[in-house]
Amino acid sequence: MKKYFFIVNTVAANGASLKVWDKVKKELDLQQVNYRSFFTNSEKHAVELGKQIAAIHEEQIEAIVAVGCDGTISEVINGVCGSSVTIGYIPAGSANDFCRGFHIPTSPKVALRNILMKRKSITKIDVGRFKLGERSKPLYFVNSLGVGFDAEVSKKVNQSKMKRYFNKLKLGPFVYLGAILNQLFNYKPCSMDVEIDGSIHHYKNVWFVTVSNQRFYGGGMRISPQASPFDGLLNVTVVHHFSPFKLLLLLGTVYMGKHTLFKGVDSFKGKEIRILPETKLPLHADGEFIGSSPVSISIEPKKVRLICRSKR
Ligand SMILES: Nc1ncnc2c1ncn2[C@@H]1O[C@H](COP(=O)(O)OP(=O)(O)OP(=O)(O)O)[C@@H](O)[C@H]1O
Repeated sequence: MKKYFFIVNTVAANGASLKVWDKVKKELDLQQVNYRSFFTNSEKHAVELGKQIAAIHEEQIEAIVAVGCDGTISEVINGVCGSSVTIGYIPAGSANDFCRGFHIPTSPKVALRNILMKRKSITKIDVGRFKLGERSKPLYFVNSLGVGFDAEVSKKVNQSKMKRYFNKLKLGPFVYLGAILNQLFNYKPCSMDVEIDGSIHHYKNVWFVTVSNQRFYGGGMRISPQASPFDGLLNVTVVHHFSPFKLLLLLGTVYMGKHTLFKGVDSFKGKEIRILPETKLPLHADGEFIGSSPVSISIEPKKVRLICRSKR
């Protein structure tokens, strides 16, 4: 008989994921669902757990379900990418860009119900694949990958001791705002080449480049309003030649997806992308700092089976 395998991040959203898990467990026991649970004990442990479960138990898997925030589902997908297992997600956090982009309910109870439903909707989703150097092994992102200012902001937020306290008070977005304001006046835009399907675009004064698999990032910002994780394409947004004050204005409009109307915001679609800045710049994948440029990115269409709705 097939089972659900739950991977629970023990520290996501300051441990709120464990409270979510308690409720999920009660419901699973009540409904006499056949399941096993696994708990993370370190960074990136969810990648290993996903990989091992998919390898050892592939025949018995109904679905592998990540319980945590965007970083947790991203790690589980990195672990199982390439296998044929079905993935589910129960959100425990505040940012919820994965839920927004993949039409997954933000309520853990409703998300669980959808996962357990007999006629659940399994959709094959695209994922982004990236390599930091010729010899490095490929990794994957589900939401977006960013180079420059936004990666520097992610790095600062993840290092910030304030994040934990603000998250407790459900004021997590203010930590982002603080880091953004700080970087606005400290970050130095630079020149870079952005290669999209063989065409090279030369830029000066670039603040950041974001490669999106779906529309949202940074806790609800519609950075790439046209992006879809079901179209076999990646969307590239280049923000260049802005003053810090104009960038602040842009941040006010990005929640509505209206920033693309500004001169200095260029949008492209493509399958193979290389980002080559003149100096080493920080990178984030799905909001987690992952290293430095240059980076090569490609789309892996319909790579992962996810319990979600492909349309609203
Ligand atoms: N036991 C653990 N100890 C330390 N880090 C862990 C552990 N388990 C998972 N992690 C790390 O936690 C991060 C998962 O972050 P995730 O986005 O799910 O939560 P979050 O950062 O608290 O969410 P948010 O801030 O969006 O609400 C990953 O970087 C992962 O490697």
